[in-house]
Formats: sequence, structure tokens, C-alpha cells
Amino acid sequence: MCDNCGRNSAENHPFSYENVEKLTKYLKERVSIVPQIGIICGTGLGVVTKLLTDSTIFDYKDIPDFPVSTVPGHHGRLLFGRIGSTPVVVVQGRFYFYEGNPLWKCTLPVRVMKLLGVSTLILSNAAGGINSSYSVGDIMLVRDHINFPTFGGNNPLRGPNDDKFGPRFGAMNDAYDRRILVEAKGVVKSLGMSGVQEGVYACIGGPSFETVAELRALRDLGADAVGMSTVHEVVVARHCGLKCFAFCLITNKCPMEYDSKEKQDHEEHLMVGKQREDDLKNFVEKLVLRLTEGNLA
Ligand SMILES: O=P(O)(O)O[C@H]1O[C@H](CO)[C@@H](O)[C@H]1O
Ligand code: HPA
Repeated sequence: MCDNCGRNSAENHPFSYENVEKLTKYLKERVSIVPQIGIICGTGLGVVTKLLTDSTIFDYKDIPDFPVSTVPGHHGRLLFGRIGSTPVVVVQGRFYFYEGNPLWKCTLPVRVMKLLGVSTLILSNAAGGINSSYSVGDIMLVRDHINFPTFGGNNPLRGPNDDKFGPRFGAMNDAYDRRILVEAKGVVKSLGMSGVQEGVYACIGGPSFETVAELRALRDLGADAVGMSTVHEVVVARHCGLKCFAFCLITNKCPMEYDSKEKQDHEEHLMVGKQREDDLKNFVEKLVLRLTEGNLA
């Protein structure tokens, strides 16, 4: 039984195939682009939207049954357009568990993208650097994740399974596509980008940032960076067969010592995004082109 709505079956559930299809139909009737790549923008990482040509923009509030975002710095828009010749859809404004959303709602845009025709998802986020060798402004390509909410049973796939999207039990050992990761490293090299890392992203529920003891525990468990998003989207994307690539902008160093001067601050995270805008824009543009040219998307 779903403890969000009390239903026993996937039928008629707000995340059911039929209901997502209905929502998607509204968009399909108003836009001619069939997106191949979906992009989810992290906090302060909306710069990607500047790459779009031929764009059609929807405010979340105008899409029937679509959630609305409440987080400062998040626009709440769905943008269709092209990067080069590649048709894309961009989600600008995430939905978070800490806003009070059930996880199926946080991840609804992923299922919408799937039914729009997307086959590859690029996800970005702002994250705190746990690895002591990381600096503010670094970009971390995500090799893998640790989904702490899922350890406690908070998984977006909890509740009735809709087989039309994917199977009840799904493997996650290949969550992040190895071939796309290789291409991304190629892009980093070709652009001569500095401050690029590869590591493990840990998701905590938020909205409070971590204590020093929690950060040390995350480090000892193998996390290089920490944030409050992305992993739920990847779980749902893999469930419905989308290929995933994710990167983090390291917006702060996490305070690993009690006398540390570091302090996590959302406004500061937004500013760091602004400082690395050009690099991030070029990186995403080249990656999309490379994936299209290499038939990897
Ligand atoms: O992960 P994104 O969406 O970039 O947002 C990150 O930024 C916020 C904290 O500043 C948190 O929501 C954290 O997850
Ligand atoms: N912790 C959790 N989420 C974050 C952080 C952090 O240090 N920085 C940006 N998002």
C-alpha cells in the first residue's frame, strides 16, 4: 500500500503510467520538439538554459498536475529547445524531500521526460566537498552514489510498482553510465578544464546541513561530496531505463573539524555557481554534442 495516498495498486496513482502520460500529453500538444536528452539543473546551475535555441518555456504552475518549487534560486520552469542540433528538455527547479514532497513527486519530472522521449539524463547539483583535496569551485563527475534516505526505506519506488515503467527490483550497480563518464572526461580534457574530480556523491535528507560527526561518518563510508538531491532522480531514471550522467559543483568545503571556519550557506552556494558559469555551460554544450555524435545519447 502506498502511504502517501493509501492506494494498493499503481492504477490511478498520481505517478501511474496513465497519469504521467496525461500530463505529458499536455506538453506534447504544445511543443513540437521531441527531446532526446534531459537535463536537470542544480542550485545556481541554470546557466545551461542559455544554450538553448528554438526554445519553448513552461512555468510549472501552468502545467496541470505538475508540482511547484519553493526553494530560493529555483525558477520552476520546463524548457524545450536545442543544443546544437540535439533536441533537449531542461528541468530548472527541483522538488526536494525536505520541502515536504513525497519522493515520487520529487522525481515526477524524470517520468515525464521518459514519456516525452528522453533516453539520456544529465543531472547537476551543488554539493559540499568532503574529500580534503577538493576546493570550492571544483566540478566532481559522479562515479557512484550513496543514497542515505534509501538506507532507511525512503525510496521513490516505494509503493505499488508500475511495470510499464520498469521492474519491481532493479539493479543499481551501473547507475552512472560508464561510457558517458569516459566521454565527459574527454570533454574536460579537450576544454582544458582545471579543478575537475571524480567521486562518490552522498545524499542526505536535509534541509539542515550536516554535523561534524555526520560529515566524518560520510567521509569514512566513502563519500567525496554531499548534497540533498539527485539520487532519487537517478533511481527513478534507471528504473525506466534512462542512461544517467551526473556532476556536482563543489560550492563549499564541509566543516570537518569543530574549530573549522567553514560554514555551509545556501546563498553562498548560489554565488559559486555564478563564478563557474562559463565553464559549466561549455562543458554541458560539448558533452551533449559528443554524446549525439557518438550515438551515445
Ligand atoms: O542538489 P541541488 O539541487 O543543487 O541543491 C543543493 O543546494 C541546496 C543547499 O544549498 C540543497 O538543496 C542541495 O541539495
Ligand atoms: N551539504 C549538503 N548539501 C549541500 C551542501 C553541503 O555542504 N552544499 C551544497 N549543498
